[in-house]
Amino acid sequence: MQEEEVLCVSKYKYYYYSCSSSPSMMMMMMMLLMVVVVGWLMLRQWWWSWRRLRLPPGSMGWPYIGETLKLYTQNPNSFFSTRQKRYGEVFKTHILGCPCVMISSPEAARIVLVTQSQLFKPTYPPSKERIIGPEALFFHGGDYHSVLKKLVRDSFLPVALKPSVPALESIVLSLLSPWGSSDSDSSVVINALQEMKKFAFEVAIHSALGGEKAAAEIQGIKHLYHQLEKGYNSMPLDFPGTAFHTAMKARKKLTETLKRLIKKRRESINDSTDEGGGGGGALLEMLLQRGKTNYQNNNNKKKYYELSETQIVDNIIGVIFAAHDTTASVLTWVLKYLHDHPSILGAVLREQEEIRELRIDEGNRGLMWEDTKRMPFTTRVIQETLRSASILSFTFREAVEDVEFQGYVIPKGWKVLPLFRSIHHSPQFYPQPHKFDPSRFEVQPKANTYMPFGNGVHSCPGNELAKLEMLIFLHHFTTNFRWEVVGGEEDGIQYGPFPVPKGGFPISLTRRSSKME
Ligand code: HEM
Repeated sequence: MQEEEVLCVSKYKYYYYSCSSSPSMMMMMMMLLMVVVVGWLMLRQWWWSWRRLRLPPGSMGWPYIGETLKLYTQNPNSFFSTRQKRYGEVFKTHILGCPCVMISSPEAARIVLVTQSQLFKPTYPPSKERIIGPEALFFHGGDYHSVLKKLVRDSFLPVALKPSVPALESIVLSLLSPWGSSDSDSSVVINALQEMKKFAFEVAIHSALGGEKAAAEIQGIKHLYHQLEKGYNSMPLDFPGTAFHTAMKARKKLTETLKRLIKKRRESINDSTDEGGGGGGALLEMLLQRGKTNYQNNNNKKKYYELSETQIVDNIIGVIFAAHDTTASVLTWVLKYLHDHPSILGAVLREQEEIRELRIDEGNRGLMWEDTKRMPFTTRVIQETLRSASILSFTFREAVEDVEFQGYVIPKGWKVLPLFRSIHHSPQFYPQPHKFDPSRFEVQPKANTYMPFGNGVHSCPGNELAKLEMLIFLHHFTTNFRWEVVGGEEDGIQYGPFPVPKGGFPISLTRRSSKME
């Protein structure tokens, strides 16, 4: 063995010396490499043409930048629709340094996300994985993903969310209280997006960690999380002074704090004095108590999982991350659409006033789960907002092998982007797609044409929580406030990181002094 090692070392030395001493040898090796690569590409091309396959039509734009600038500077609707008109429902492009295939038909999206999902894995830039935590469920497939997905989904099912209505309502009320008392007619200016971010973040923290049980640690966790978040969209340069470096340092401290919290909770569970729940929906409780699971995998083999502390931490951070900017952006759009459509706002207000009167008649009680089921019109406003704003225009997958796809080939390693926005804005499925019309949801949308929460194995496990928190917020907000845009009626979109109304929708609020005013 030792002899072999010596031999290897001397062999490398030989190559090293001979290469460095002979540039022509270097050239020859590089040419050989090029011949092999070109040969392999030609062979692959020949194999595809023999099978009558070709790459989808489309333009790859400029070298390296591709069409990235066009995508992020144009209205996303026109970027997708011009290409779709020119090339059809499956077309190639090049964005963020990667060759991509974009797909805009419901059937093709279903193939990628549902029926052939094993051929298309989720894919994220490595820096984002480092910030959120590589064990978070977004980045995985297979058994590990299924176990985690079930735990996360179970903690956000209606039955788990029901007891959390009072806690969510009290988060709403404490957000609204600085915006004016009922006997004051002065107005206050807020930036809707920023306030909705605060609200959705409080809900996310509560749902992930439970309310009172994490009280001692929560301020520290919030502070560290905000530092971490600032690095998410920064350049991934990890040296002192950069936003990314500060975020990674905050992440390390956040991990330590969460691990301490996990230890404490484990001890209280072992003492059996704690039955879990935390006021409903606390994900951490679920991961600790049911993170040790025996389960049957697809091959009907029994497997046993016990989640490690790191796996729990990464998933807590991951869920907080997934839960708040998404919901905050959608809520900001709801406020914008209601402002722009007074008759729709009137109908929402009538529905919410009826519930408020009921609450007052029943001893001025708080909102209950059952009340949120008496809000069909407001629910349709949220559904239409999710369609119209389509804050996740698309998602990313990566072909794990060369995939034959509707007569084309998608080469291994290429990104595949199902275009939710194009499907939601197709006149074929949604007549007059640019019109904000909640009544279209009086009937169920056609299968696979409505995917604001994705589809298939990686679809959103938090959709019920998102809808519940929006309904609770809208009940108190619409019955208490009127709002006007500050600085004129400017339309436009900005990205933060999701598309939101320009400037984050600054509004001036005045208390409603009487009902239906
Ligand atoms: C209106 C707000 C929301 C929208 C529009 C939304 C949308 C989505 C979409 C489209 C996906 C699928 C992404 C893909 O297929 O690549 C997704 C995944 C996910 N969402 Fe949401 N989401 C929202 C709120 C939430 C909330 C409140 C939570 C947490 C409670 C949450 C947790 C997650 C998680 C953990 C995943 C990853 C699931 C997996 O990979 O299996 N989301 N979301």
